[in-house]
Amino acid sequence: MSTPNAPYDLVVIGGGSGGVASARRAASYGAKVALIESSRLGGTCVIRGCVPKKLMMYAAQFGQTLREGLQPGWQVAQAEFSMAQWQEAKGKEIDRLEGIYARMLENSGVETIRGHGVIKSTTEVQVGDRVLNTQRILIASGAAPNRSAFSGLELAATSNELLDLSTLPKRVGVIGAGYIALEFACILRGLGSEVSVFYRGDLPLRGFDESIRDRLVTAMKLQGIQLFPDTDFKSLGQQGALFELQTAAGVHTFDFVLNATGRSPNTQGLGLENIGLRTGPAGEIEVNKYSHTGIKGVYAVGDVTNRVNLTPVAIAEGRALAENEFNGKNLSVDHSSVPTATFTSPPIGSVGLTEEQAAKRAPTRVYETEFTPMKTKFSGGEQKTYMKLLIDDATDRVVGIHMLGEDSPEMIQLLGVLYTMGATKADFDRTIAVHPSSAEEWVLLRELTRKVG
Ligand SMILES: Cc1cc2nc3c(=O)[nH]c(=O)nc-3n(C[C@H](O)[C@H](O)[C@H](O)COP(=O)(O)OP(=O)(O)OC[C@H]3O[C@@H](n4cnc5c(N)ncnc54)[C@H](O)[C@@H]3O)c2cc1C
Ligand SMILES: NC(=O)c1ccc[n+]([C@@H]2O[C@H](COP(=O)([O-])OP(=O)(O)OC[C@H]3O[C@@H](n4cnc5c(N)ncnc54)[C@H](O)[C@@H]3O)[C@@H](O)[C@H]2O)c1
Repeated sequence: MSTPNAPYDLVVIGGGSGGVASARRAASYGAKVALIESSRLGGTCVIRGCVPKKLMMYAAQFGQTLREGLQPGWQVAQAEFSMAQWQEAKGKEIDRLEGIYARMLENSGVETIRGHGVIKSTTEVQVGDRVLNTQRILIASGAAPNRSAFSGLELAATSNELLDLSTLPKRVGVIGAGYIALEFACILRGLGSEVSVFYRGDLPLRGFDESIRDRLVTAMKLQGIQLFPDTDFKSLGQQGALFELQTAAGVHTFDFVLNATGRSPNTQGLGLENIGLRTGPAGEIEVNKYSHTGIKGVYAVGDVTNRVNLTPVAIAEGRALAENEFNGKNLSVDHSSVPTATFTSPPIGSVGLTEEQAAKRAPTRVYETEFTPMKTKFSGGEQKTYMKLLIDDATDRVVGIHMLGEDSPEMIQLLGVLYTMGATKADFDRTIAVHPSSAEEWVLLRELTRKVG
């Protein structure tokens, strides 16, 4: 067990997903651990990311079902959404979760210190007027929204402020077409706002499978979201309460503008210069597969390393580091087999290669299906579900799975297990269907759609 006056075995800077996971795992092996957090425990995911976003998504889905998805027989006289009431409930839930984080750290024996951590040397971290001596430093300081992609963009709200709104804006302009832009565009539309999305490329969600990107465009238009691809941004201005977005094509006026042009690693004011640690091209802390920075005893995990910026990845990186340092393991995280979900409407689930990547790699069989789910059809809806399975022709192994449709985040978690295990198309084919379900389509994909590569 640790002794009170000895140096720390590990000082963690940042109490978000990666930092908390690493600190707790290290302490479980008897390490003396301190965790420094300058804001709220839980970090981006719990306080201003995944969790409040998903709570807002539930509210939006409910609104959408009331408007468009009522099952035959139901009559709903009057339904109203109060953003203020939602905000109050959300605030309580986040407070509750933060409390759980604080207790979990305490119960694990991690010392939590409130304040801004500054690295003074490879063995010293300052917080307030305390200097902590330590054998190892873990930087898990996360990332923050970019604010200056073009002139005036700093006037716009980011996801941080959007999640704290107490009134629903009527006309919303969204800038960007990544995860955050598209999730919030669908959420705000679901709640009842008029939403316009502006982006530079021809399709949203760069990096995703093209069949999904195409169909997401159709789905968003079906909900009444206006899309402005190939936008040449000029500036954002403000006239009283209204925002004016100037693009090469003209001026658009909104009550609220969401800047979703990406996030950058939090490295300012960390004292990296004190240990000669330079950042990479995107401002990230560069690390090897074991999250080592190259400076002895200094490590980094999560968004600050800008590898795959997702909560479960930050957690896995943080835990692997603790296992290696305090439990004699030699673990690293495989960033190529991370399943991911985008909580748009409908949501997306993906794991493995896109069709474009698979075609470049080797001959690939493509199996697709597209259908209107029973529930949607019966309620008079039009939204289709789309599924794609990519199979390496030589080995029969599944190399990519992509879905746009209800429940895809839930399905992709389990499909991710199959992908990680190295399942083959024959494994899918010999699995009996669950009927009636949408998921059964995964094991009923008999006909080859095309061959690529
Ligand atoms: C709107 C939004 C929605 C998201 N939705 C999802 C999702 O659905 N699924 C998913 O997997 N991921 C999602 N993400 C991404 C996910 O939140 C991040 O990948 C994850 O939180 C990264 O964890 P982290 O530990 O690296 O950093 P963070 O969780 O950001 O934690 C870093 C912590 O360090 C603290 N800190 C920074 N500098 C210092 C310092 N010098 N001293 C002390 N403390 C410091 C910060 O206050 C912060 O609490 C979302 C992100 C956003 C913004
Ligand atoms: N469901 C999830 O898992 C989830 C949800 C939200 C966020 N996240 C994580 O958070 C990360 C950050 O999300 P994000 O949406 O902020 O970033 P992103 O990188 O996914 O998207 C940024 C968008 O901004 C655009 N952009 C960048 N620079 C621009 C400029 N100068 N002018 C105009 N447009 C510009 C890009 O083209 C892109 O469309 C994601 O990569 C993801 O890892 C995950």
